[in-house]
Amino acid sequence: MPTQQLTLFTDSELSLTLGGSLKNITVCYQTYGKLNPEKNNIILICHALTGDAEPYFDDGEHKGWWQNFMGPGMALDTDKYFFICSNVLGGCKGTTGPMSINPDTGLPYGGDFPQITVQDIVKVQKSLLDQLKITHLYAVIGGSFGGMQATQWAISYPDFMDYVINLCSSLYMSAEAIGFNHVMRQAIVQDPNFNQGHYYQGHYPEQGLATARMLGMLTYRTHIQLTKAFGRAIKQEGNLLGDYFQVESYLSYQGKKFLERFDANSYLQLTRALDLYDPAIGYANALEALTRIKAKYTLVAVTNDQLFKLVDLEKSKQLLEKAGINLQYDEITSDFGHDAFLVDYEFFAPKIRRGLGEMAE
Ligand SMILES: CC(=O)SCCNC(=O)CCNC(=O)[C@H](O)C(C)(C)COP(=O)(O)OP(=O)(O)OC[C@H]1O[C@@H](n2cnc3c(N)ncnc32)[C@H](O)[C@@H]1OP(=O)(O)O
Ligand SMILES: N[C@@H](CCO)C(=O)O
Repeated sequence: MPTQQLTLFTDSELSLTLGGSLKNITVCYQTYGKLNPEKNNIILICHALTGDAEPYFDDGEHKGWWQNFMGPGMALDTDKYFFICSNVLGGCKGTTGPMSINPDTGLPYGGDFPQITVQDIVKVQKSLLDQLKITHLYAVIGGSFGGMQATQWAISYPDFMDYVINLCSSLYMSAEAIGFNHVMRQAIVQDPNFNQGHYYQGHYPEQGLATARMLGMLTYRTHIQLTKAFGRAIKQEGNLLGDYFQVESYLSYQGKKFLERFDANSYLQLTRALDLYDPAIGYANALEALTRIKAKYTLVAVTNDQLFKLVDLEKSKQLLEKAGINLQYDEITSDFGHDAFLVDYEFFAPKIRRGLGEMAE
């Protein structure tokens, strides 16, 4: 089924956390499953950095990014729940972002798109649900960047949901993770085609974006998974200045493939929104913000996550405990590291089921 679109903030403007505003915001979304007569089976899915509004589809060529986790009888059970997922503000998969036309100029925003935050993304999601007359959610679930959105939902609208599930995401990006994002952003902004983000009429900063994705991939996986997949195997007709080892060939392939589905300006926007995420924004401190949470909150850490490190998840756990919220904290170990929330269904399924108030493991 094709995705759906709604234009929001037509009569008013969305005031952004960091200043500035946006109007006529188009949101791309998709729904799955059936709404029950009581309208109490709705789950909002918040996607990660490069995700989109379609976690669940299979057209024979492409699959949704949570295809392994959703479906009849799966942990995200389409026979039981009604799911809604939208592309984030600032993205490039149908929702307003830097590629969109600025109504004031008639040209793409490009580098003029105002910096958005997780708080702004969540406000747009809430506006979408208001427009769809959804007044309560059974749950909000997300991994990585999506986990930050799920957390912010619980803070901003504490009476709006019963359960929140945050997979592989801490309450703050670490200095190291911000450092990775910085190097990735620098690869893009230093690309000779970047042109301060106004490249849509010319050549795209492809090399910069591909390089960013390559580095990103290394943080999403683990030493063990890369060793098992590639070890030190050499590519046939390898090039010492380029792809010599298979792992290099894999990364180059992933970088190039990424160009088909992502925009460099959105990458800059969304990685910065990750760095900037702070649950304390709008409150006296993080504790005051977290104390607002009423939903049962599940946090799942991957012990060998290279991006959201265990030590940071543990710090988040402590802060959530201090706030006195109803918390379920779990750890799993997966060769896939950070990307485990996209791949390792068998590890995550029981945690998700329990996080949704279903039977214990
Ligand atoms: C929640 C979110 O929003 S996530 C955002 C959504 N994004 C995505 O779904 C894209 C991100 N995808 C991913 O991160 C991964 O695809 C995962 C984690 C979902 C699955 O990972 P894996 O099953 O290990 O496959 P991965 O995508 O890493 O690699 C396979 C590809 O690499 C290629 N490849 C493997 N080895 C090599 C090599 N040595 N040289 C070149 N290419 C190689 C394969 O041919 C395959 O190509 P294809 O994608 O065209 O079929
Ligand atoms: N593979 C994920 C990692 C970030 O969570 C993505 O591309 O969005």
